[in-house]
Amino acid sequence: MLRLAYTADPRATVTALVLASVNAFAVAGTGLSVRAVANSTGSGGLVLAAGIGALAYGLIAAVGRVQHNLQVDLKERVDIVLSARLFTLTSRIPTLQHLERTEFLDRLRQLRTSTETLAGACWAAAAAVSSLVSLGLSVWLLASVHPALGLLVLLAVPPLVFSRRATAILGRARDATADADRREDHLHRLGTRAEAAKELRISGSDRTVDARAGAYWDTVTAGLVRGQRRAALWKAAGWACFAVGYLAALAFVAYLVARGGAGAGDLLMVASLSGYLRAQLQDTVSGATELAEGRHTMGHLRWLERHGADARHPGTERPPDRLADGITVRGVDFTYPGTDVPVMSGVDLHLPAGAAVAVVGTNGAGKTTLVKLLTGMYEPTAGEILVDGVPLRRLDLDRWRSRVSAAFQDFSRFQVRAGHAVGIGDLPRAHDREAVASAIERADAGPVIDRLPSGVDSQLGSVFGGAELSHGQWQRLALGRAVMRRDPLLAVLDEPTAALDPQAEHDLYERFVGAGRDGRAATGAITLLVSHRFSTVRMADLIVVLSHGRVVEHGTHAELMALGGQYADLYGTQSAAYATGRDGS
Ligand SMILES: Nc1ncnc2c1ncn2[C@@H]1O[C@H](COP(=O)(O)OP(=O)(O)OP(=O)(O)O)[C@@H](O)[C@H]1O
Repeated sequence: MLRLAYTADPRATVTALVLASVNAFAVAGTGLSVRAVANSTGSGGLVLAAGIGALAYGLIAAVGRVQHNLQVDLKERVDIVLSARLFTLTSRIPTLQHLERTEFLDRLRQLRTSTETLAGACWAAAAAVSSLVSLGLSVWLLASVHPALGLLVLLAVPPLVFSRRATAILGRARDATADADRREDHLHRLGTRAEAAKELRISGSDRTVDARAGAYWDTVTAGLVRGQRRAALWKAAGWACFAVGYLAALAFVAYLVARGGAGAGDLLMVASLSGYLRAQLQDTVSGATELAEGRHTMGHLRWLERHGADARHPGTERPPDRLADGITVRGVDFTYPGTDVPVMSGVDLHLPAGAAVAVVGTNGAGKTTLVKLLTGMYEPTAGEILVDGVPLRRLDLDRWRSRVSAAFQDFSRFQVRAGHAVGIGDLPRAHDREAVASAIERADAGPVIDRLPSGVDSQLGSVFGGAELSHGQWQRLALGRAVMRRDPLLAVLDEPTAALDPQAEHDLYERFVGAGRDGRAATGAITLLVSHRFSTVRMADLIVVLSHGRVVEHGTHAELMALGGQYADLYGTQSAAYATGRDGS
């Protein structure tokens, strides 16, 4: 943590540490000066003692202020460094587990909300070390009055031990309420987002959502308050031990003074050190507490680092420049991590180089999961995926992904300038206006751009005061993004046209599948379509029918129709419905 602070601002870190040491010695100076003033016999000694005292008090006041301001500033900087690190760590993990699994999400949320604690922990630790040094000096002075007073240091034990216990209780309370906290946050966002608000209003469920969010909030606060109460009791017990012990020590010194075993200066020094001793102990204890909280959060950060390292893709090989054979899915089983229901079982599939392959199947059949496996978002539980005979595991995943383009049904709405919203589909060429214009044309997104006030330079999205688009218009831009890459080996279209009208979808696929044929023949690229519209699907070279995570049929449209199986049934039902709709009968 200190290293983080040093990275954020080396000069301020060193200064803060030096000031913390100065502070430690100044406190001992005050105690010494009080005793020297009380015991001094000559005016020279008195002036010197008073001078040392004034200097020590002045240092404590001034250094404390500067130290505090420096630490607040450093805390903010470290907070920023930590947030950036968190973002980097999260985004570098090649798989999606940490963004889709509940227990991972809980940890990530805790981390995101606790970076400030972590940033503060290192200063709390520095303050604790400085207080410990100061405490040591104070105890040494006390022991000089009577050796038994040295035992006062033991008074630090109950507050320290009990406050550790209190921190553990609070940590457990936070972990136990993390799930409810995330749910509350989710419901709260639902209620405040325009997309969800429409459905909530119509269904009249907004009040229910609000009530549920409230109930989760109550659960979270009740859990935390319970934890805080118990923690406060432990802390109070620790300080009560300290107070009793210190009063006993003062009484003991008063007894020594009465018996002539100590001077009045000693009593004054013990009394004057008592305030500091309490403050030093408090700093040590709260430093230790913050450090313990920091450790708890650090545990989550370490977990994220470990998870990132474990999830690191081992492959280093370059993907081929062009596909000669294609992609083979061999005996693939897949179960989402953290679940026990297999989503893919024994899938064997060959996607020939240069082919347009359509994947169909009912909802939940495993189509998107197949896409996730092919794009390396997850690794198969068993079996392997081969790219021209080389296992995907052996390929450098970043390089493989740079040869993949994809448009998904749950596309993102990037609230940036329109040209960038398309350009980031191929980051190195994001500012290449010609490339962006060509992608816009290929995705047939020209009409969307034409309606914007400044064309490709228009800001999108209401968050930044830009133009708001319809769902279908956002989808057009997402498609534009997906066609930015010049030479993908795998181009995935996972139902990216659900918001387009059937004719528009048909034209678009025609362009990708039909017109893309020559390009595919040259590079061996595979176009993978996922669609529920069979009129679109039939133009593919190969159609794969998935059902409950298994390939149940595959072949061309003609072959599958001749087979008279699931595909023929579904195709028949859809064509009949379409014909009925057109006839109006
Ligand atoms: N992140 C996830 N964690 C656990 N299970 C998941 C996850 N994503 C999908 N599933 C499960 O995997 C199965 C296949 O889902 P998938 O999204 O691949 O289906 P699909 O064929 O694409 O469906 P649709 O046509 O509705 O898009 C479903 O039963 C789903 O519940």
